[in-house]
Amino acid sequence: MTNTIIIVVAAALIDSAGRTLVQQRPPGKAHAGLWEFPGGKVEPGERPDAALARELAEELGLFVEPGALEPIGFVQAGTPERPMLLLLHACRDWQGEPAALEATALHWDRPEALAALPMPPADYPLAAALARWLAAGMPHDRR
Ligand SMILES: Nc1nc2c([nH]c(=O)n2[C@@H]2O[C@H](COP(=O)(O)OP(=O)(O)OP(=O)(O)O)[C@@H](O)[C@H]2O)c(=O)[nH]1
Repeated sequence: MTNTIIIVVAAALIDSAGRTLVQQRPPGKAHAGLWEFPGGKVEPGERPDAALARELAEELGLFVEPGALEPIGFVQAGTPERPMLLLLHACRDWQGEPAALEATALHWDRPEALAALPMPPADYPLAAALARWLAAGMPHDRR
């Protein structure tokens, strides 16, 4: 029997200075102490964009419209026994001030600088995709 793929949604919140928010995973969890994009697993029957809006509310206390989440890229992760697919979205519009409700700490950094942080393995290609995506210009940046 094959294992069901776990879908994980994650967000690159981008501020007006072009920096992205990462959070540090708390002790006692997989990847404890590593820096990750806010997000989490999609629950059965849940839309991925709604799942990410829910996670951003739970983890950071933010209100985000699912329509404000723009797909950037994806990466396969996990193990053969526990395969995962991580879907990274950009978000520039949110309401509220990010608070570390579940993480140990929050950190804003330039996307190109994220790779210098200790992150889960899947996050390095996601950070690279984010940097490329921003360098290419988001559709509403094009004039
Ligand atoms: N939110 C998030 N999760 C990530 C990232 N990179 C990455 O490998 N993951 C993994 O994707 C899964 C996300 O699920 P979760 O946030 O609900 O994790 P959790 O610790 O509550 O659940 P778990 O302990 O069952 O894994 C975790 O296994 C986490 O390690 C990332 O950038 N953001």
